[in-house]
Parts: sequence; C-alpha cells; structure tokens
Amino acid sequence: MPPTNVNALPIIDIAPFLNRDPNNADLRASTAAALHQACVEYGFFYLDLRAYVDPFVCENLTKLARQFFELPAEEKDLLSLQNQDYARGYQRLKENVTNGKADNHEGIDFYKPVVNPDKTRPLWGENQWPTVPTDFRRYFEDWIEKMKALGLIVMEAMAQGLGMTPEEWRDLRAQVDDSFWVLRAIGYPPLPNDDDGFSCGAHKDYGCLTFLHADPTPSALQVFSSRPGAVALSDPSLAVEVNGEKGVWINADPVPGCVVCNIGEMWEIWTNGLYRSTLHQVVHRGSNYRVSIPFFFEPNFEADVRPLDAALRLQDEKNRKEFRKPVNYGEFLISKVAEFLYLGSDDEETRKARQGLPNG
Ligand SMILES: O=C(O)CCC(=O)C(=O)O
Ligand SMILES: [Fe+2]
Repeated sequence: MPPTNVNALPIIDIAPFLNRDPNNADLRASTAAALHQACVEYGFFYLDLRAYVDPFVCENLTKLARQFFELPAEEKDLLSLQNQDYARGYQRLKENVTNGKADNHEGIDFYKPVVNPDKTRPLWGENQWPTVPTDFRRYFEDWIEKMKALGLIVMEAMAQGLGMTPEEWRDLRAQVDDSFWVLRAIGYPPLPNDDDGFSCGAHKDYGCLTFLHADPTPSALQVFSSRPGAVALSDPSLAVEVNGEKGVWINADPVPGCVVCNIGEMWEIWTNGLYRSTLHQVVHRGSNYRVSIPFFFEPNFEADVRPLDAALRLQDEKNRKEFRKPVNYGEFLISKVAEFLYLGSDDEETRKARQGLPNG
C-alpha cells in the first residue's frame, strides 16, 4: 500500500543547517536526503522555518502589503512599472499575462539593485518603494536579506543531498552568491463566480528557489503532481493531462511556520532533468482578498548554468536523460521578460511603446 499522504507535499525542517554543530551531522544528512527526494518527486515542499523566522515578521509583511494594495488606484499607479524598466514596480489587476490570458491579480515587484541603473535596458531600472505604509521598505528589505541568506543555506543543503564534493559546492556557490533575486507582493481579489480564468495561470518558476509566504487563505495555490500514485489515490474525476503527463492538481495550503518552496528551471538544467521544476497555478475563489509574498532566489545575472557532474553521476549512462542545453541566466531571464515586454499586453499602444525599448 502506498503511503496515504502521497498527495501532500513533504515538510522539511531547515534547522540542522542553521549552525555547524558537529552533533547535528546526522540531522543534516537526513534534511539533505529529504530535499533530494522532494526535488526528484515533487519539485515542491514546505520548508519549516520556525527556527529561522519569527512568525510576527511574516504576518507584518502581509499586513504592509495589504495596506499598500488598499491605497487608491491613482496612488499605486504612481509606482507603475512603466515608469521604469517594465519589470520593477506596480502592476495593475490583469496587467500580468500568463499563457496569453490576463491574471486576476495586482502586484509590486522589486529586483536586486544594479550598479549604473538605466531604465531603457531590460531589468536595469530602479526599484520603486512605496512610502505609504511608512515602514514598508524597511521591513521588506530586512526580509530580502533574510531570504538571500536562506537561499545560500538551502543551496548548501541541496548540494549535500546531491552528493556534491566540497569543490563542486564551491563552484555552484559562486553561481548564486550574488543572486539576481526578485521579491514580489501579490494581491488577489476573488475570481468572480462566472469567471473561468485564473488568478495566476499555470507556469514554472524560471530561476533557482522560490520561498513563498502567503496569508492563511486555503485552496488557492495548486501544484501539478504526476508522481506515481498521485492519480490512483485521488478522485478519478480530478485526473488531468497537462503537456502529455497524467496527474492531479494538489493544494499547497499554507502551513504555519513554513514557507512553500519550489525549484525553478535552473535546477532542472543543473540536474539534467533529475529535479523537476513543477507547474503551479493560483485559482482563488474564496471571498477574501488574498496576499502572497514570493521571494525568488535566483542565480547571479552572469551565471552560466549547465548540468552538474554530481547530477550526471546519479544518472548512469543507460538512464541518462538528454543533455540539457546550458544557459546564461541573465540572457535567459531577459528572454522570459521580453515575452511580457513585447507580447504581453493586449493593448496596441502599450505594445508599440514597449517595442520601442532598446535591447540591453
Ligand atoms: O501566489 C502564489 O501562491 C504563487 C505565485 C507564483 O507562483 C509566482 O508568483 O510565481
Ligand atoms: Fe510561481
């Protein structure tokens, strides 16, 4: 009999990696092994951060984001991403497009600050911080520092889970130690009952690790699971086929003290397809206004991402998947964002204006 919790995402405690206590070596090994298994099977898991963050800090971020979204539309529009590089700033409801369909959310995005900002270059503008609520910037910048440090901690644990040597870990660390991170605060009004659209359409995250803190709203974030047993153990009417794979959408409801963590497409390349970057979507039909705050811990802008020897060692010659094409992370990211810059808008004027942007 397969375990009954086959359709629940695993919960992994990061505490053993928060210090170098030699007595914790066994606990570290089991955390590393759990991360490896979760990345092979789901590409999604809960990261238990009770030893790392004060729950008040997370609740406060949600409160600040909610207060920002409650501002009058004209005030939020003052921070429009169109003032900058079309990536940094505020995006109105339905301005974001996934799979050609407008998403039912608004949001504000911040990226790693760059030296010599130039808003005519893709992604090279300046962040636009709200001044109301007053403490927004201070608390969000603290959170960014905390999440950047967490990114390196989880990467080290994953390197151990993958069986990397210290030298291999040093090389991988050098690809993520100046992360081109993104922080987004998202506000989701409920989808109208007669609306068959999405709060956020199905997608994979494109970088390295996403740490998502969301308010307690249930049944909003859904993860596509095609692992063995996922279909058999659920109501057969819920089985769906997505991109040729049979599976089910499972809810990734918030768990107190945890963030939801998922891996992006760069991990798929590093592991030559052994770890999966999993499709997820948001369908929020509740009655409340949902707030979520994902932090995207990404590789360095200049990183050249290619399959890692440690991952290739785990795929013997016979079972080795086709060699994944290496990518330069910055170029890859710009090509992804360009989809939005040039094609994303339904509005002819906006599309034309965006096409006028020089390529960086
Ligand atoms: O709001 C959520 O729960 C998920 C958001 C998400 O997947 C994203 O911004 O990439
Ligand atoms: Fe996502």
